Amino acid sequence: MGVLAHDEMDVRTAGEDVQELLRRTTFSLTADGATADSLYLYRDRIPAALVAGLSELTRVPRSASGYCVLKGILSEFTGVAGPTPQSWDALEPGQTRELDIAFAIVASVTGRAFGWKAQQDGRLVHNIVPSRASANLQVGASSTVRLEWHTEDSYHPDRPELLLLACVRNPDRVGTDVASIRCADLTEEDIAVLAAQPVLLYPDDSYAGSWSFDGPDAPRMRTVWETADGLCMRFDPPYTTLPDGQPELRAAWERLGAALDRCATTVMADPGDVVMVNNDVAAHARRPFRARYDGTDRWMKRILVRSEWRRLETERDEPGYDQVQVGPYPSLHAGR
Ligand SMILES: O=C(O)CCC(=O)C(=O)O
Ligand SMILES: [Fe+2]
Repeated sequence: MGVLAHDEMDVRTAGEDVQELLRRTTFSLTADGATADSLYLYRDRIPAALVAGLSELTRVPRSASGYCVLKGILSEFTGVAGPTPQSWDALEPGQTRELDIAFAIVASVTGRAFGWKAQQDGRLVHNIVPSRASANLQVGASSTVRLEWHTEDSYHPDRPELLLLACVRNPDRVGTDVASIRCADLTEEDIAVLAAQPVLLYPDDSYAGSWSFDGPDAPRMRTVWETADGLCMRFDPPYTTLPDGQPELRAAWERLGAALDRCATTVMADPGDVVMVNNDVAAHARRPFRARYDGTDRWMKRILVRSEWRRLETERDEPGYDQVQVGPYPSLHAGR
């Protein structure tokens, strides 16, 4: 990995009024029986002033870096999260109910939040914690291996445009690496090859057992494409098959990985921070770390969000390995 310095850090802090409204709304929704997964049924109970305050704060990161940090936005809720579970589903009932609701409110202002039926039981809020069974895999629950560059759910045409990661605890200060296609130093020739010659992306190991190949005639996927506001990317090397007999594609695709290494930033999230990644612009990765499995491990929460479609029309024909979404739920923000 190359130099990690960056000059375009986009850190946003909510005003005390927004924090207080988020706190009050979350506790009142909890008292009325809401959960993150049923939040969409309670949308009338979310004050317009909270939506307005969060809307400004959560505008899509359009900077070349492709990410921003909402500093401490959930810190009221992370202090009481309890021990880190040893797998995504090993929480006590209601253990992080308030935190999940508050995070779902923030996410639902950015766009249409959703889950995948075949991933973490279709839940809206994912738990990203190290688990023994996944320690060596290329999934969020790994620890002993580097989690390689990927844009989230690259295999699917309806993948999230936004990825929100909330830090519950991070005692060993393990960052999330982020690298933008708009900062990558690729040649015009490499970009042209990656835009023209498609590859085959397939679902990652967190979808194990829920899919089979779409068939030999299924559409292949383009790695980069141009939009009105700049270049976009779809990239997941561990879950990609490159076509035979296209050495120039392989070379450009490998140079993309190296270019992302060179322009990477490590985003260090503290408890209560939310990292918002523009999933069409930036890939993310994570270095290996030591898991203890004793309730003190690093713990992130994750919500996937649909936003503005800025993708190739040809993507709409992809079958997406028959993966089914839960939601997307309506956005709390009328324009998103
Ligand atoms: O743990 C992290 O920082 C990121 C893991 C990841 O790739 C994800 O949750 O999508
Ligand atoms: Fe990821």
